[in-house]
Amino acid sequence: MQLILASASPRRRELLTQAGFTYRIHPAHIPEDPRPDEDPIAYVCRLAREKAEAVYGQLVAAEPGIVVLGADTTVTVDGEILGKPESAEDAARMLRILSGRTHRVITGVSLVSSVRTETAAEVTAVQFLSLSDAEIQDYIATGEPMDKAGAYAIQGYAARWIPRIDGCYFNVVGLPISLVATMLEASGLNLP
Ligand SMILES: Cc1cn([C@H]2C[C@H](O)[C@@H](COP(=O)(O)OP(=O)(O)OP(=O)(O)O)O2)c(=O)[nH]c1=O
Repeated sequence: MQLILASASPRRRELLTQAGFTYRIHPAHIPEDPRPDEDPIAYVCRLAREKAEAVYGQLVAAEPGIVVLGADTTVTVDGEILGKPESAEDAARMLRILSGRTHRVITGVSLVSSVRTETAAEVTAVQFLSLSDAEIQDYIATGEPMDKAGAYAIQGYAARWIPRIDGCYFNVVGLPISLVATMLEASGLNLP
């Protein structure tokens, strides 16, 4: 059975490789906008499923046996969804919201095959120290926030502001690998 990762994210690729899965990459390109009143868990589950379904639809005629994995990560606080920042100002706005408090990082994952579509979400609580305006500006100048949900990378410089998390670390980086492995094993995919 061939596993396809419907993602352009280098982090997802690294985590799937680290966990011992063999796969091919076929990124999905779908619009990423929350619907009015869509809650964050429903939002990431819908996007993960849409990414996996889009790639499955493109490849299934030639390769009926494929299993496609899609994922989407977002940051949420007070019911607000913080996706990838659109500009440096947007990144600063997000980092000011996260400063000095705990937020949730949610990743939706979806597996699509001829047998079934299965979608689930993992939630991790992340505590942030207070950031000064100067720290926020210096951080944005590194470029690290721009392609990350919530405008930070726990695996990067932002590690210095995160004293504790509650939940799966890999979920914050973009792929809750233990949850994904459980789902993949149920589809018959295991260590090589
Ligand atoms: C919070 C956080 C997010 N991120 C990343 C994970 C995701 O790659 C990104 C959120 O964007 P996503 O839209 O989930 O993923 P993507 O656009 O990078 O890739 P694709 O849609 O092709 O699968 O933010 C980190 O790398 N570190 C962090 O600490």
